[in-house]
Amino acid sequence: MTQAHLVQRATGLLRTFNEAGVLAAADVHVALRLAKLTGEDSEPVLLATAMTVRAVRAGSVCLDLRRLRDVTIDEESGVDDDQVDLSTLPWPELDDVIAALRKSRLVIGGPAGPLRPLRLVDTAEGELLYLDRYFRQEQTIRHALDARASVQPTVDARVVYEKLAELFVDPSGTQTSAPDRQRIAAAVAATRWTTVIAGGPGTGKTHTIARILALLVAEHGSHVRIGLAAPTGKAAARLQESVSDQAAELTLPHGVTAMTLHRLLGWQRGSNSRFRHNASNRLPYDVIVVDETSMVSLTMMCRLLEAVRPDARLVLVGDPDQLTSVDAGAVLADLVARPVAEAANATLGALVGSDVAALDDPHSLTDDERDRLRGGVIRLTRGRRFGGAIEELAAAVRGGDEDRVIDLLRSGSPETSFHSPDDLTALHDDVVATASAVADAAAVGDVDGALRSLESHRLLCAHRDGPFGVQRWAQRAREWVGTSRGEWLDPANWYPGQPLLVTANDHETRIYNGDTGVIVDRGDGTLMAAFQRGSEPYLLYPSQLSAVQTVYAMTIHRSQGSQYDAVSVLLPARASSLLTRELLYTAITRARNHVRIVGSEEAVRVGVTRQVLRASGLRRTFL
Ligand SMILES: Nc1ncnc2c1ncn2[C@@H]1O[C@H](COP(=O)(O)OP(=O)(O)OP(=O)(O)O)[C@@H](O)[C@H]1O
Repeated sequence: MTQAHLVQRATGLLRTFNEAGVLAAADVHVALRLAKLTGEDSEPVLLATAMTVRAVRAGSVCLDLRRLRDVTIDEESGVDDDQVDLSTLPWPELDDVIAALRKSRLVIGGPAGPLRPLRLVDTAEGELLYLDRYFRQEQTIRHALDARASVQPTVDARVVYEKLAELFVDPSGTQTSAPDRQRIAAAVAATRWTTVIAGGPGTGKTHTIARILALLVAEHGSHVRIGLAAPTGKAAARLQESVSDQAAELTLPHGVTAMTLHRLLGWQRGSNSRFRHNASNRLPYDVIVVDETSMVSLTMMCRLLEAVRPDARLVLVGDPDQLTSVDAGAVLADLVARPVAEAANATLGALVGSDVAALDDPHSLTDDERDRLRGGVIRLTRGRRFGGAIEELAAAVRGGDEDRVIDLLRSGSPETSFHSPDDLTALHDDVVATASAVADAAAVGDVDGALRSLESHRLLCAHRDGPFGVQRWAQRAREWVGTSRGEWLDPANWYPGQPLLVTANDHETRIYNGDTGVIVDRGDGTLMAAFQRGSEPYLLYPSQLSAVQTVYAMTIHRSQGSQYDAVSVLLPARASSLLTRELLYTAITRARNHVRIVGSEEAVRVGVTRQVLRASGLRRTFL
């Protein structure tokens, strides 16, 4: 533990857990401040308070008290996890913690005033402890969803039935055979105010979104007001492109634009949480579709649900198995797993009953999925992009089957490869070949060629810093490329073929955090930065770029929402707590044709086994 992470004022349990590297200084400070404000001095209560702050910092919405001891050393504490055995810490008994919380001023309020910063909630699976703010946000979401599920829109079943038959056809123009989960998704969106569409990459989520819009336009007319949004600018740009590509074929209204969720809600300068659209100034749309919902935090989902009119359709789309939002919450995964109280919808049965009931097909709904469908949740399962070994590998990772993952990696399939950490030849060759192809195209002004080659291979790292972090590996890859080309590639000066990563949104130049591009020579010595925008490249002068990095490697988090022909995933040697099933799944599903894992078998096994367990109450029934 370094001095910077120690809180000198802390005593008792707070001090012990701070010294052990379980609690960070910030966690202890909040607990001490609340103790001072309320006069609370129970050590178990203050420990639980600090652990709740820690849980939120790690992405949970609340602290699952039954899993109080299920913690690891805080990554930034500087404490070596080999040196501390957390089970030997003086953990208070769970019953004592709960009993102390039940009478704590922090939970029930005190004579000093209305301050009641913690909420203790009983659920069938045990007690949850919340910071009040997150409890209220979660309740807003719960109540809004319940209210929206308690009434159904009026449906013109004949129009919807006919339009479904027209929209869901195979290439020969005949209706697709049952079960067609995409058709079910569209029918759900027509018959409910809230629809959740889950699906892995390439399962046709955007394809389905475009058809849902066409269906609703056919039913309600072209004046239907449509709002398309995604949590990041890059994801919004991709959604926009994909819907625009299908607009003519499906006769969608002109000018449907996708934007970031912040923009949809009316982001206001100087306020991070107050939007122009809110409970007293609702969003003007009849249909709102949110893509990449796995990246939406609890707070943003709360703001969205406050602002959506009760009679507006909301379609939430995303991959619940991917990495979650940076801020607290895993709302999409929670919505997919929520208990369902609703009865079956007769109109839905009339529209797609044969799809729902179909048996003996790999894509038939399971009994559990039929239950979830009553709650408006449908998962798309048919991968249309890659198939084969990559899809099997992704499925094995998602299902936590570590033996199968190792077998698939060692199977010798041309789509997967597995290298020990010191076997870097293939990685080196791919990095150099990609960079050379990009540089050759960029040098002669072949913008399309440079952008296309940029997508042929990407090196992904789990960490930002450290020996397996992106900083070190991006530099190493740049040196490999420089050596092979006989040049010193100086990231401080623009050069043709330089791969770029945008690190902040810039609405004026229309480039967004996470966009990747490349420096090209326009043919006359003028250097331009090129980015892909739909089918057209988008060119800017490098001087217009405010926040970019040279990117020979990127973090898996950054790669979310992008795809490459081949992906190399560099895993940390030692099992780091960052290495999780969601991280591996996200990395693997970035690849179209080939996934290379560079790391030890132990690292892969640990990654497959460890899930990001973000505690929340949305999956539970409160008692
Ligand atoms: N029912 C279908 N019939 C024919 N082609 C389809 C169908 N559904 C999807 N596709 C095609 O499969 C590809 C992947 O679909 P789409 O882009 O909609 O998937 P996605 O789930 O949105 O993927 P991602 O989120 O990974 O971008 C696209 O080329 C799309 O046109």
